[in-house]
Amino acid sequence: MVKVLELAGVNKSFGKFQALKDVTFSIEEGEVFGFLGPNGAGKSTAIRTILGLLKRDSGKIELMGEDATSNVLESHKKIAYVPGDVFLWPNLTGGETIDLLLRLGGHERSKHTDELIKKFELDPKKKARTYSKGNRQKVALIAAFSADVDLYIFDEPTSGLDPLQERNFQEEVLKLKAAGKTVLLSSHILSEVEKMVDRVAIIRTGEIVKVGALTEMQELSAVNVRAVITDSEVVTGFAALDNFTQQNSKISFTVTHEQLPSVLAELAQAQVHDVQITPPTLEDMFMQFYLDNGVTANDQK
Ligand SMILES: Nc1ncnc2c1ncn2[C@@H]1O[C@H](COP(=O)(O)OP(=O)(O)OP(=O)(O)O)[C@@H](O)[C@H]1O
Repeated sequence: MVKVLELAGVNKSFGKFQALKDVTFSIEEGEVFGFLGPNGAGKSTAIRTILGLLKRDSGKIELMGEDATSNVLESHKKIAYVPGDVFLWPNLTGGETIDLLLRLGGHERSKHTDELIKKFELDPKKKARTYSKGNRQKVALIAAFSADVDLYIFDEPTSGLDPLQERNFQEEVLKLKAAGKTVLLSSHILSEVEKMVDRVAIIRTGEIVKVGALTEMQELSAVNVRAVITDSEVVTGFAALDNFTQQNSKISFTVTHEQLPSVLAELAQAQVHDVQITPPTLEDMFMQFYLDNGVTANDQK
């Protein structure tokens, strides 16, 4: 397997504040890799360090087996990058900007570019200064999806997009995945990326707390169960479960994947009207990792 990107022991400080602490992970060819963490965790700093826009203090960053930052111009030809906040040249139109972004990376406008402009419903004739945040984001996304590169990096890519465009974005990422391309997707919202990613790294306060397959991580964490029952006497059987709450006939609690079958059997006896089982959120997963490490959530705040 080809390692497209490898970070090992990367540190970065802003003055006395250490924003990245020994950050280590790698992404293999063909993977869609989620880079997850709450606001301020260090995702953008890590990405900007990978791109050589910020200088790391120490550690290794390799792109396709070579130092990613010794020749930034060459590296940038291998990467398509969409930042969270896209700034464009105000006097160029969207169409001109897409052409320029493509040429800067050594790429050409193609039929696919025009298809993407249609798909994302961008008016390419308008000047960039008139675009909303979402439209500026679309311009950068269209240029990125038009480019044929080794690594696509999207930093909080859907923060300015409406649900329809968010779905278009997901479709295009899944197309890249089907074509064997490699993608790094950062987000602070697990549900935004979970349909696309294979593996994830979770970062908090500049430290990678976990790297692994998303499905494995979700299996380690508790699932949330909400149910509406008729036989409230049976409730006593559930009251001992974690995070149990009750409001009249509505109960909710969390259980592990192993507990789930027996709990569902008990719920069936309590004549369930409605049951909702939701997979763990990013925050649930954080909590689990901290509890596993004997640290309380409050210690982390
Ligand atoms: N140029 C800078 N100078 C000083 N501190 C910075 C600088 N850039 C980032 N930071 C700090 O580094 C930490 C990580 O910020 P970063 O933007 O990487 O987080 P993030 O995970 O991308 O979060 P968000 O989703 O909010 O963008 C934050 O505490 C931020 O205030």
